[in-house]
Amino acid sequence: MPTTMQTKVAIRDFSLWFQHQLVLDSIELTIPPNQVTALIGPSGCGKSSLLRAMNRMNELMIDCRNQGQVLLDGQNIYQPETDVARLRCRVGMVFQKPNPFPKSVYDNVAFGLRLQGERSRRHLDEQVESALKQVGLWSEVKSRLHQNALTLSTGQQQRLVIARAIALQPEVLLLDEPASALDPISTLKVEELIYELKAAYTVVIVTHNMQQAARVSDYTAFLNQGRLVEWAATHTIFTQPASQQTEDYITGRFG
Ligand SMILES: Nc1ncnc2c1ncn2[C@@H]1O[C@H](COP(=O)(O)OP(=O)(O)OP(=O)(O)O)[C@@H](O)[C@H]1O
Repeated sequence: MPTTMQTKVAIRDFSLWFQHQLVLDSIELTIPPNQVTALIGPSGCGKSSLLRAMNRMNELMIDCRNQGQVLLDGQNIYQPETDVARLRCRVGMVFQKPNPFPKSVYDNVAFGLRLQGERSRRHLDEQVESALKQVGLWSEVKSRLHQNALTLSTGQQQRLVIARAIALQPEVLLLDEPASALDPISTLKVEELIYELKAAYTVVIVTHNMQQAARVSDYTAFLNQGRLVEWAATHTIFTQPASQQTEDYITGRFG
């Protein structure tokens, strides 16, 4: 990696345990700003745990302990004075299965803004429209903003929850297998969206799909059994991996 590389999130000697199980082992990873970084590796290798380490979501699980640092713009998010609610606004997250609230399309996108105290209807309208436009959903839903979000298709629901996350203007967007529950057309739309989002956000995506990692990401990190085996520009990982383990994984020999 170039030593001059810019850093949005720096993971430094970070380890994580669930009960007595070491799930992440001394991870060192740099996430550059306004790029898409993909986390790949076999099931159970720790991808989601590493993603959740970036906005302290693991600590919602019982009996979880960590060591080391995750620096966001140089500040360790694990220091005791961190405002965790504010951190999770700065570092938003979207999960595998679309999880809109059983509220209207509009209220889903406005939800976090209202929680933050936004009361002006005009501002809310502008921000809801802007977030829905950014995810390419505005033309599809503008006439049904007050319908229940659960009436949207699964693909539309996933773009809606991405809109809900970006309405809060996060700096980093964590996507945990965001397209795995979607049909091929919706997957393509979400992939195109991810590619566009990096202009405004730093994106980290967990995916099982090698083609997807190759299509959407600029950098790829390969994990195996809680260790970071290697990370590099996506093109390098897929054409000249440094490690035999990476090569075996991306060519389908295991995982
Ligand atoms: N809440 C939890 N409590 C206890 N162990 C957990 C918890 N969540 C994950 N683990 C364990 O941590 C390890 C890493 O899990 P993680 O979900 O991060 O892997 P992953 O690479 O994302 O897997 P997958 O690709 O199957 O989603 C696994 O052994 C898993 O069983």
